[in-house]
Amino acid sequence: METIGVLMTCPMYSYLEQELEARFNLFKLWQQPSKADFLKTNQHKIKAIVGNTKIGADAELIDALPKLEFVASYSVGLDKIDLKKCEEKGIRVTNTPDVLTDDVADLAIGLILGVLRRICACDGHVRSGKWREADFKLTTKFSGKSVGIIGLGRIGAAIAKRAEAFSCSISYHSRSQKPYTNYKYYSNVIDLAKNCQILVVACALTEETQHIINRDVIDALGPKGILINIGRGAHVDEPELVSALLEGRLGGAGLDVYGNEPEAPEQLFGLDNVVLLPHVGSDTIETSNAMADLVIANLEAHFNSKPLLTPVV
Ligand SMILES: O=CC(=O)O
Repeated sequence: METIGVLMTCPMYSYLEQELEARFNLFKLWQQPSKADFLKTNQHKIKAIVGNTKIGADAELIDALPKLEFVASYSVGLDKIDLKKCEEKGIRVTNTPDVLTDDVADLAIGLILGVLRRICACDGHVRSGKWREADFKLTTKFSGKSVGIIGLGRIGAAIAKRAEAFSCSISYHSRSQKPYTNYKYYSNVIDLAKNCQILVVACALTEETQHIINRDVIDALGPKGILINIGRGAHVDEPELVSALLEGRLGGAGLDVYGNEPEAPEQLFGLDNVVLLPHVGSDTIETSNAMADLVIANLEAHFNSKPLLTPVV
């Protein structure tokens, strides 16, 4: 395996980097002074790409590597990989589902509690000494609220299960109704938003789900409604979200993802009904180790002609 060229697109987790380095001929794209020169010189050596949510494998990179057989994403989301091109060229693709479901679902609940109970603002109240002057204002209860989930896949279902433990009623929107659940189904996102108090985006980013949260959905959720996004920034029309929050047309938001990461809208920094996280849904030591192990296991399976563990293409 040491002779097989594997290209990492950007810095990821040091353990993954070490494990790849120990097994393969690892190239680090971000360390190359000229990406174009590097690709020209090494195009015939690279058989696999390891990408993530920042840099995956777009058409340009895939086309630059004539010997490419395999793309392993250190992420569950596949929106940074040109899947169609991979399919056309017979390039296999894997991601890291399941192992990160609990962490992302846990964090979605954390965001809901963070927004409703103003946990970050409460923390600031103690640290700034303001508690000595006054008690913190009253906040909003989570238990028993109605939760709408967009995307009832692995992560959406895990969020629903957790919210049920908070005695919440659950409804959802997805491409089609799921036969295995009694949660109320809405074929239309606006109807879902009208009928829930907390709306959680948990679907994959595709052409159809881009800006699935637009002005109409935000208005349907309303001034007491809360939006939680643990999907992708592009699920939300961000300028619309920002103006709705600034104008008080939306009750609050908990965001782990943004349209232009690592930037987040500065206009929101002063709002205590907004909790902003730096895209850390799956970023625990336990889950990162499991994701890295899965990337390695898929690469080894591919190059040993064994069945892939988590194939996408
Ligand atoms: O955003 C995280 C992932 O797709 O794994």
